[in-house]
Amino acid sequence: MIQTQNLTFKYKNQKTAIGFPDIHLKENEHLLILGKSGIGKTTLLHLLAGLLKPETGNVTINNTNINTLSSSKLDKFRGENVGLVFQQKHAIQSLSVIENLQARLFFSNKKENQNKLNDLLEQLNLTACKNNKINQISEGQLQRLGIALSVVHNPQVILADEPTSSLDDENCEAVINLLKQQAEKNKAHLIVITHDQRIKSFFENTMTL
Ligand SMILES: Nc1ncnc2c1ncn2[C@@H]1O[C@H](COP(=O)(O)OP(=O)(O)OP(=O)(O)O)[C@@H](O)[C@H]1O
Repeated sequence: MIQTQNLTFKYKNQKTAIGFPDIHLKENEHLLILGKSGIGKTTLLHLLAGLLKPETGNVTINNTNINTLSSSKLDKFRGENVGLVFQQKHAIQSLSVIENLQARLFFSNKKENQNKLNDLLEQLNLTACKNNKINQISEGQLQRLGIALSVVHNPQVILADEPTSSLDDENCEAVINLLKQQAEKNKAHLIVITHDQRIKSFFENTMTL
């Protein structure tokens, strides 16, 4: 379950706070958040991940009000329960594909299971390049690694920031299907923010900011 109440946020140089509609997702529900540039989509995603602290309101993930946690407990909670797919790809260049996934598990305090790792690599079509360093993989492989990194630790919530904005129609559909498949496999909520209208039809729940 993920729920927000009366969320607002104000950057230091802003006069008025940005307000956000309440979110209430029950088990196995996903959400697409749409909105024009500058409206506050990334800000909302960062509030949901606990990367920003709201001016008012709170975010509850599976009965934990994340805004009551100390910063070290919040870091731990995020590491264990949240998977983030960023626009910029965040992989450690000096490590191989598989080593990046192993490092993600290590930092999430989750045990490594070789069979599960191999399954994930297989599902995301990364087996052939699993021992390649990051500068030896293609853009598409790097994007799929971004998805693998966001789900390898079985998070309860997967948050994706504009995962399809630079993709053609075919890859756009493939990426959304991969995210949904991974969310369903992990029984996780998937929340995608975007201004890409093409992905509207893939979601039952949509919210426009
Ligand atoms: N670090 C910051 N400091 C001050 N203002 C910011 C900061 N980040 C964003 N803003 C402002 O807050 C508002 C919301 O920004 P946000 O990045 O959440 O929008 P967005 O909907 O994700 O935009 P886009 O679709 O262009 O990425 C914008 O007016 C932006 O200029």
